[in-house]
Formats: sequence, structure tokens, C-alpha cells
Amino acid sequence: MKRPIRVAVTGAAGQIGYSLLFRIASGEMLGKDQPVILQLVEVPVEKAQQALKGVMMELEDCAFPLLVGMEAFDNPRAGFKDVDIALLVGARPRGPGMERKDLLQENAKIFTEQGKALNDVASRDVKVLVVGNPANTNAYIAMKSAPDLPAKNFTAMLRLDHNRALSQLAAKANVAVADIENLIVWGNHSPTMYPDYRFATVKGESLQAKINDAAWNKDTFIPKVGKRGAAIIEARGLSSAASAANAAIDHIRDWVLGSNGKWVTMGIPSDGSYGIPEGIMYGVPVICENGEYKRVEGLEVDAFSRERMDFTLAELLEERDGIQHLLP
Ligand SMILES: NC(=O)C1=CN([C@@H]2O[C@H](COP(=O)(O)OP(=O)(O)OC[C@H]3O[C@@H](n4cnc5c(N)ncnc54)[C@H](O)[C@@H]3O)[C@@H](O)[C@H]2O)C=CC1
Ligand SMILES: O=C([O-])CC(=O)C(=O)O
Repeated sequence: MKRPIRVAVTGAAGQIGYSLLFRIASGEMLGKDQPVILQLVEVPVEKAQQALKGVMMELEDCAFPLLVGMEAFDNPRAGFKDVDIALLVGARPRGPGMERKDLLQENAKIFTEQGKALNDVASRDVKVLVVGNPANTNAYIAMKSAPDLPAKNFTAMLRLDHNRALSQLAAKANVAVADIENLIVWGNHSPTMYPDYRFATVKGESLQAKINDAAWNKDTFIPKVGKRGAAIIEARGLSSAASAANAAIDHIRDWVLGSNGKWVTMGIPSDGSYGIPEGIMYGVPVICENGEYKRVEGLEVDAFSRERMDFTLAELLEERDGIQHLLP
């Protein structure tokens, strides 16, 4: 039997947690032959801890063969001990009329504390995915709060945006989602993000040439992907949960098991390329192999893209400036 992988999930009793945990335990994230131990973290509040117990009872009732251990925690320092993977989901979600950055001040404290805890007790190879919003800046905070861990271990979730863009493009071009390759979502997980299909192909042919509609790109596609989270809140009264959990599974699965040569979008600390200042947590195209992601390099940035990429960068710089005082 393989060594079990320790997976921490914060916000485990929340909406996303409820869609996420069962899929991790059934092997959809790390493989059907990979045992897992779940380290579930919730706030030290009776109601949340009770709810978490209920979720754990349900996990038990599934009798998942790969779930070889699970434990509940009310603080990250205990919950992150020796973890190989940390899914930082727990945070306050936004409601109608709010932007994700409105959550910044409240959620920033959480990610400072959790970054420090990872720094002190997690595996030195821990792979961290921040889902809690504003995801890029929270990931930046966690990374900066964990100076003893490699910065590259910290990532932010843009996979939901990537998947949303894939579905919109497939519908527009009347092609299968599975046939679209080389899509990118640049920047922040916010309405300023820039979904970019200039390099996308369908069975080797240019998707942009097939769609051939610059007005649709600018006036429909880009805003629709950017505002999809708000549209879900409007329709459901609650923010996306199952699709967010699905994207988290995709993100970690590809990072750990490889993306089979495909481009996927991850928010990762910039290396200074593409005009993005070093360290900024920015959505870029990557290919994953052997447990590592590698940025797709050398892509041309035209004038329209430059403008979009700078716009979403400006927002990230503004968010960073707003939390600088919290960093160690
Ligand atoms: N990056 C992305 O694409 C997406 C991000 N999100 C974000 O994910 C986060 C979670 O969303 P939901 O599950 O819908 O929210 P929720 O409110 O249903 O659940 C959040 C859970 O986190 C817990 N929590 C809060 N602070 C915590 C802490 N310091 N430690 C441990 N647990 C803590 C709460 O008690 C609650 O049970 C929100 O910030 C939301 O905006 C949601 C969808 C997509
Ligand atoms: O929009 C929200 O607040 C939740 C989220 O991040 C998304 O669905 O993309």
C-alpha cells in the first residue's frame, strides 16, 4: 500500500467543504490507489465543530476504502501538523453586492495565522491551495507568513475561472470542452481577470480563428467569465460551492498527478516574467509534471492583452498594499 497522504482542509464544515471532502476521500483528487488522511479544521465555535462532526459521520458512513484516517481540529497549528496538502477554504464568503476584495481585511488575519502554522508544522513539501477569497491576495499573505517554506508551494485558485471559460468557449464554438487546449486566465480571481484564448486550439486548429468575433470576446466573453461568481450568487443566494470544490480537485490533481501536457491556469508567485513583479500571486498558464508546475513561457503579449494584464495586476498591487501592514 502507498504511504497515506495527509490532506488538511479548512472550512471543512462549510458549503465547499461539503462538496470537496467526499471526492477527496473517494480518490478523485489523488488517485484511486492513494490512501488519504483528512485533517479537518474549523473555527473553535461549538456550532461549527458540531457541524464538522456531522460531516465526519457522513464520511464514515461512506466506508471509503482510501480514507484511512480523519481528525477534527479547532486550530491550524494542530490541524496542519505534517500535512502534504493544505486546502485553505475556510473564510467568510461574500454576499450580494459585495466584491471579493471587500473580504480582504476580515480574511487577511486568517491567512496570516495559517501561513505561520504551515511554516511551523507542515511537511516541507506541502502543496498549498488557497480557495478562500480574495484568493490571490490570501495566498500571497500565507506565502509571506511562511518564510521557511518555498514560495512556489503556495498557489491560488483560478481553476474555476479556467473551467468557466472553457465551457463558454465550447458553447460558442460548438466544440467539446475536452477538445480545447491552451487556454489561459491571467491575473486576479476577480472581475478584472483576463481569460485569453488567443493561443487556444481545438484538435490542433485555432479556436480564435474558428470563433472570429473580437466584439464577442471583449463585450460578452471576458465580462461573463469575470462576473460569473456574482451571477451564481444572484441566482442561488449563495456563492458557488460544488463548482468551486470541483475546481480545487482539478487544481490539486493536476499539480500532483500531472496535466498530461495540457495548459491549466494556476495562481502562482510571479518570477518577474510577463511584466508581473516578482512574488505577486497571478494567474498564469502552467503545465504540471512530476508533482511540479512549470509556467508556460515566452508567449506573445499584444497591446490588448498588455492592457488587460496590467489592469488586473494593478488591482493585485492595490490589494497587496492594503495588507502590507499585516505581514511579518
Ligand atoms: N477561489 C475561488 O474560485 C472561490 C472561492 N470561494 C471562497 O471560498 C470561501 C469558502 O466558501 P464557502 O465554503 O461557500 O463558505 P461557507 O461560509 O459555507 O464556509 C466557510 C467555512 O469556513 C469556516 N471558517 C471560517 N474561518 C475559518 C478559519 N479561520 N479556520 C477554519 N475554518 C474557518 C466557517 O466556519 C465555515 O464553516 C469563501 O471565501 C468564498 O468566497 C468560493 C467559490 C470560489
Ligand atoms: O464569487 C464569489 O464570491 C465566489 C467565487 O469566488 C466564485 O464563484 O468565483
